[in-house]
Amino acid sequence: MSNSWLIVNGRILDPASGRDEQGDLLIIDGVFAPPGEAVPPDAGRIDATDLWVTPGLIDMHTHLREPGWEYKEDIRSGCQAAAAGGFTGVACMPNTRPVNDCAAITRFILEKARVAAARVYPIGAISQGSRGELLADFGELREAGAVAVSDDGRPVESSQLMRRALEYANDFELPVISHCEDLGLGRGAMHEGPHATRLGLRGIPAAAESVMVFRDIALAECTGLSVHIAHVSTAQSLHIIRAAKARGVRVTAETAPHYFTLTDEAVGDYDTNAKMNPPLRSADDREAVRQALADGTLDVIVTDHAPHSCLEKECEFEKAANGIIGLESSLGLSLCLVRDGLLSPLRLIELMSLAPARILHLPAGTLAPGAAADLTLINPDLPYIFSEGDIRSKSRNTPFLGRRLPGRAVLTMVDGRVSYRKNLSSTAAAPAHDA
Ligand SMILES: NC(=O)N[C@@H](CC(=O)O)C(=O)O
Repeated sequence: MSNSWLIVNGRILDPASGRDEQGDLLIIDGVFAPPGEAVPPDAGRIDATDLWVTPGLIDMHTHLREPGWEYKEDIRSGCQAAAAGGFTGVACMPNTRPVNDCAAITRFILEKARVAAARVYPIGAISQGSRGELLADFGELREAGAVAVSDDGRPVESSQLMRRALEYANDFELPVISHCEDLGLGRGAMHEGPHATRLGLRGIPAAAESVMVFRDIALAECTGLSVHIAHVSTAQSLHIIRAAKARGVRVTAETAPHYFTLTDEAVGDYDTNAKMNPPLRSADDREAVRQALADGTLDVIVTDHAPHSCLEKECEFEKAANGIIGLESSLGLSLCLVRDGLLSPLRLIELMSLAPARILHLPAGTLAPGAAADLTLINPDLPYIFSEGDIRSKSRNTPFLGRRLPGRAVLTMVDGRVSYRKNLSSTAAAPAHDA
């Protein structure tokens, strides 16, 4: 099949060049063509009237679960979920079984991903087995194709080990992604506050996150090196990050749609689909996350796609696994921020494509001539009810089923090959509660 395309009459959004204009985009042999290039006779034609034409979305925080937890997700199903959500690339966290702390596992993931519907960028572990004792071999991980290191799912408790990780990773130009959690303070099931009290659940204070955010920023500052803070959920963390950025510390940070959409109230009557780590926070925290996306304190929207089977979720709240799926709902929930006037379309695409590509040093996130044609066509105004039929993941653990979302990806392309196309006749358009 040809992988040359002429996409006509779309709203072209390319944050790398600041371009936001109506126009056409030509792809020749899987690569974006320069302006004025002749259209090849075998090029397919796509009418993008009323659609956004954007660089392919990139999720820098996905759990693909393979190797080891294939009953929750595998590389194939996770990448299908990614394509359906408009993502052309996903960076997968190393908390698999075994942990991705060596070249063999990184290579295994990349080998499996060769036939998947999205590009896969493996993230290696900071410490061997993510046990927080000895550093993993970053040189070997980098050589095998890892794009960053993280012990996500667990904090690096030792400040000394974290300092060494920043220094060692810098030698290999590997970004360090930090899961910020003080385990002593973090022994609870949900956010500490009135809702936890009402439910009789032990709470996790906002400080469980922010004290470690402060530590990692202090380490970045004392070494002059960079650190990326994963899944930020609290106003206090954002104050710390904002102040650090203002004095020139090399810190970047991400959040996920559940933190700007929901609060701890969503736990309701012990709903385990509202249980994740970090937990859903207060209304003030949610507002702070929204403002931080608008003012640049937060750099990236990630999904933190964390699939779990019903076995791990249909149990007592305290015993239930942390995490929710997110690849298929992330764009729709993020489009709410544009609908609400908080973000421009260009800023949204920066948060979901260009910024993660830059932080991970990926040759992606742009529509520039010569770049591989990874692209997403988005209908920002196609309200629908998020339902099971929209899910490609093996798991169903999401609190967003039944929610009305304002728009979605209608076509995803990797290297000029269509990885997902929405059959619009099956789109449910029904009233329900707004996101
Ligand atoms: N984010 C989550 O709630 N869960 C993550 C791990 C983690 O970061 O705790 C998972 O892998 O399930």
